[in-house]
Amino acid sequence: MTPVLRAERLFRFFHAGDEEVLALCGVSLQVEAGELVAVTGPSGAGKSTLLSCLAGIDEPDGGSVWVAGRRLSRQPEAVRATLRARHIGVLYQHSNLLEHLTIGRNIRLAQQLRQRRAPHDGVDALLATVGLDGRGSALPGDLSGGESVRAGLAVALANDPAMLIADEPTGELDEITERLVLRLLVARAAAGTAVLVASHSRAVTAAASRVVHLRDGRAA
Ligand SMILES: Nc1ncnc2c1ncn2[C@@H]1O[C@H](COP(=O)(O)OP(=O)(O)OP(=O)(O)O)[C@@H](O)[C@H]1O
Repeated sequence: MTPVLRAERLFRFFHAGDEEVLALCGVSLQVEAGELVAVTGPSGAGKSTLLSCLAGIDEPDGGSVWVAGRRLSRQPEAVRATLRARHIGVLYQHSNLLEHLTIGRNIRLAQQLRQRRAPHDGVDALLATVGLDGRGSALPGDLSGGESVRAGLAVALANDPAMLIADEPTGELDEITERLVLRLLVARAAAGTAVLVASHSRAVTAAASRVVHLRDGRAA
């Protein structure tokens, strides 16, 4: 089966003063439809850097990323943004919501950016899925931390992505909300989406079909 996401020998360097930090050192990874892959590793191991490169938000300095059979890396920003809008849902711990738009408008925007005629879940249905019925007219600033992550998940799912990438989505959640978010990620994978989650949570690694451990920018 062709993987939904394929990354080959990714390298990423940063400069901190005179020092060079090697955040990713030859990481290869693939995620197939229906898999839930957890990325773990100590703080500073390179998890967020890896996910940013896989989502086309950041450009690796070496290696390549392919999503849904298309090359995502070494592409102009506009091409990466289009591929992301069409194929990838991204959920960050600190929100993927535009602060000046209501939750409903955030969801609709993600749907419009996809520019496809495939039927979408309606805004109300997406809000119900994440347990935020009737909150479409709220602004992101009016939501609690847990509600904000769930609204972010509704936005990440709004384009019906083949690939869902979530960076520490349950990091600051209470146990009940963590379980809800995890259940949604598992259900999404069971429905055929390729799901990649960076997380320190044991509940997430226990629910994953595969765990990739990162240490010092290398995958074990
Ligand atoms: N923009 C940047 N400039 C300089 N160094 C960076 C930058 N982004 C990341 N790094 C460094 O790259 C390494 C990997 O960072 P990254 O945030 O990917 O780790 P992480 O595994 O996600 O950590 P955490 O679990 O704490 O979020 C760290 O040494 C970090 O300091």
